[in-house]
Amino acid sequence: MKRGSFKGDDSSGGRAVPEHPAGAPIRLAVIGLGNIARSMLELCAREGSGRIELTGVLVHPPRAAEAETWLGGRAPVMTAFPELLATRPDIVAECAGHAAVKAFGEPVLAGGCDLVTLASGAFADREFEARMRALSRDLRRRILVPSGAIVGIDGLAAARHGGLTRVVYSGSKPVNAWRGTAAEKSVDLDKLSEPKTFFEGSAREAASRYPMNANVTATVALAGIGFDETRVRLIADPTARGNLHALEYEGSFGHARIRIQGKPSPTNPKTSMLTALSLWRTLLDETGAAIRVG
Ligand SMILES: NC(=O)C1=CN([C@@H]2O[C@H](COP(=O)(O)OP(=O)(O)OC[C@H]3O[C@@H](n4cnc5c(N)ncnc54)[C@H](O)[C@@H]3O)[C@@H](O)[C@H]2O)C=CC1
Ligand SMILES: O=C([O-])CC(=O)C(=O)O
Repeated sequence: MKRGSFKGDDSSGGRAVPEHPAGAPIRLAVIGLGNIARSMLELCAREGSGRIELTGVLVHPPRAAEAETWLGGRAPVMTAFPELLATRPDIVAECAGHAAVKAFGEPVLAGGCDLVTLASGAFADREFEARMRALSRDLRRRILVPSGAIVGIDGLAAARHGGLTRVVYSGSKPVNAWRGTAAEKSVDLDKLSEPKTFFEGSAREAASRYPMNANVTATVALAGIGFDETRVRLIADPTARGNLHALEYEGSFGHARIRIQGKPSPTNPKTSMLTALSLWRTLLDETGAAIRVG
């Protein structure tokens, strides 16, 4: 297993890194126990037997008792990050958002673990991205970003190698998904009677301003032509029934136009259901269960 890169980068420095023993379960630690983590852990309980060994789950101290009840003994609950690292996971799944990846991303890599994160928008911060890339390269620990709520990332990442000329993303969500976000400064959500574009700009601005709703723009940027070249539109739609992600990209390969109508998660209207499924798929791939024939 090659280590030390954002998924897709080639930065193996040639140093020896202990390999994960073939066939041994992956030791997984989780940060946060909200909507994504719980959905992923439910899948893990159904499909992860013999493949994934849960070493611990980090929660805020006031949530520890409820977390223990929910987990029912499947994994120890921790309230301090060093305790989580002490369980010696191979990989840490960050499921808690931008502040958590910024607080724990570097210590995770420094602690000898790979990191998988859906809070990809945190990398819109240039200095943080540079530090994480350098650490990943130097320590040969990987930072994996699942495709999350969007589809078409595989094609975009492939098309990049032939040269991309244009990447445009448009994200439309029901009004409820934008409550408690910076969108409320641009639009009166309660008075909307038709779809309203309240943001147009770069993926860098979108991912920074909307940390709970626009990580997909960062994932698109990382896979494609970067944070500043990726164009973004964000829309609040009072008539929408789900989260519509539209992605268009053009390059030497041709032209792709992709749309996904995602259902919001039952416990968090900001987050599409596909997000946790894609995290689980990424973790399964780590166990060697990639989609393959033979
Ligand atoms: N890449 C993508 O396609 C997507 C990415 N996301 C990202 O995933 C994040 C999580 O989404 P959900 O699970 O739906 O949110 P959520 O709000 O349901 O769960 C987050 C949980 O993390 C916990 N948490 C936060 N900081 C923590 C810390 N320092 N230590 C321990 N626990 C902590 C919170 O208490 C909460 O329970 C979002 O904030 C967003 O950044 C969300 C949707 C799509
Ligand atoms: O789940 C979604 O639809 C997208 C999302 O919240 C994000 O990109 O942060």
